[in-house]
Order: sequence, then C-alpha cells, then structure tokens
Amino acid sequence: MAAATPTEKTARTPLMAGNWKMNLNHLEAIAHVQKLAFALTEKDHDAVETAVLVPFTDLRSVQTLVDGDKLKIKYGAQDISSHDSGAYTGEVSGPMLAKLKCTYVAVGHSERRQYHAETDEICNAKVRAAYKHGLTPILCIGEGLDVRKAGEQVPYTLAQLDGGLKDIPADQAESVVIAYEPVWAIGTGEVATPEDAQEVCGAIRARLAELYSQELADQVRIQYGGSVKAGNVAAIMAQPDVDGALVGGAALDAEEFVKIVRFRDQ
Ligand SMILES: O=C(CO)COP(=O)(O)O
Repeated sequence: MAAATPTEKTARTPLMAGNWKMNLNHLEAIAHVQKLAFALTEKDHDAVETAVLVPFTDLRSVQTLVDGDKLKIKYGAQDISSHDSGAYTGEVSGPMLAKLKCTYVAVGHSERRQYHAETDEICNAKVRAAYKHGLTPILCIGEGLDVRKAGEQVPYTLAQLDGGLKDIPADQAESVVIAYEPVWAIGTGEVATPEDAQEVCGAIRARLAELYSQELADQVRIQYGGSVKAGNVAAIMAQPDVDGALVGGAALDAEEFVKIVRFRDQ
C-alpha cells in the first residue's frame, strides 16, 4: 500500500497533545493551561489542534477554565474504565468523563500496558467505552526495545492496532487517533529517527486501509510519541504519515509545548 501523498496529509489537521502523565495538581493545571491560552493565537488554533491529557483530579479545573474563557484548547483523560458504573474501586467511567466534556481519552498507553497489565482485549473494551460515551480515543501502540532489536516493530505494532480496533465499526474508527509510541523512545531522550517514525506510521495507515478503506485511512490522524521536543518536532512532522505528536516530558513546560504546537516555525 502506498504511503499517503502530501495532498492527503494536508487534509488532516495536526494534533499536538500533551500527556501530562502523573504530573501537575489541579492548581498547577490551571496555571499551566492559562499559560498555554495566553501564548496560543488564533493562527495557532487554525493551523493545529492542541490538547492536554491531564490527571483525573485536574479535569474539573481544566473544564471550568476552558468553558469559562471559551478556550480552543481541547482536553481529556489518560485512561477510561471499560465499565459504565458499579463496584470498580479506583476507576473512572466514560459517563463521568463525558459529563466533564472531555474530547479525548488515551487508551492503552505503554505505561498502562506495562504497569497495569492492559492487554489488547482490555484496550479494545476501553475504545468501545470511549465511543459509547462520545469520547475520541487516542489508541497508543508501539514496540519495546527487544522487539525493535529483532526488527519486528511493524508486525508487533500492527497486531496491537488490530487488537485495539477489533470489531470497531468504520463510522467510529474514522475519528480514532492512533499514537505510535515506541516504548524505547519514551522518556529516554532516545527519539526515533523521522524514518523510523514514518516506517511504522505508514504501515499503520496501510493497515487501516486494509481493515476499513483507503478513504478512512487517509482521514485518521496518526501521532508519533517518544522524546518529542521543540528541537526535533519539525523533522518528525515532515514525514508524510505523521499527523501530530503525543508529548510527555516536554509538554510540562508550557513554553516548550507552544513551540511544539508551532512546529512549522522550528
Ligand atoms: O509517553 C509519551 C507520551 O504519551 C512520551 O513521553 P516523553 O515525551 O516524555 O518521551
């Protein structure tokens, strides 16, 4: 399957999402979003969609700020329960996230797969829960170092894609965001080369065309994540199948994150 042409790429609005992970309490969250709101211009918002994926305890504060000041910054959660309600201590449900007007929810981040034993089946149930409640899942997939060393990154990542999207109909999958995050590049400073990112992101798009249609595949945004910074974002974004970034550490610095949003100026 051929990679997307540049014309197709321009039809996809880039999505820069900051994954705060377990950082910034609700007061720090307010200060941080205010800094972003102050820095980002109409021109930025027209060119790039900007989102923050925040700890559950920050959501209400961020919602109040975004609603009150009519900000164009989108927000969401880092996880969702596969259940709607009930005796699931510690979990947060889709209806709760929808009530807080979340746009996005990350599903299957490698840290959840690794520390919370989330399988592709669980991720699939969470993708369903997101769609059931009107949230857009950002399905995170990507290989570890052992898989990369064995040269198996493409089949490994595509198997995670298949598992996460199993039986998800096209009218839902057309809005999914896929985040390709090679585990060996997360928080390590070890960024994948733009060619590494393109190899797997291109394969993801080709697989989406096989699973659904070329039209759907051309529409889906595929992000790269793993040690993205202002200094490397432009080269990664220049790849034909990379439509945005999922940013960890660098998203905790508002100025740096704004530079990432303005990747075309870097
Ligand atoms: O896991 C990530 C985003 O979800 C990437 O984290 P870093 O940008 O800190 O490497």
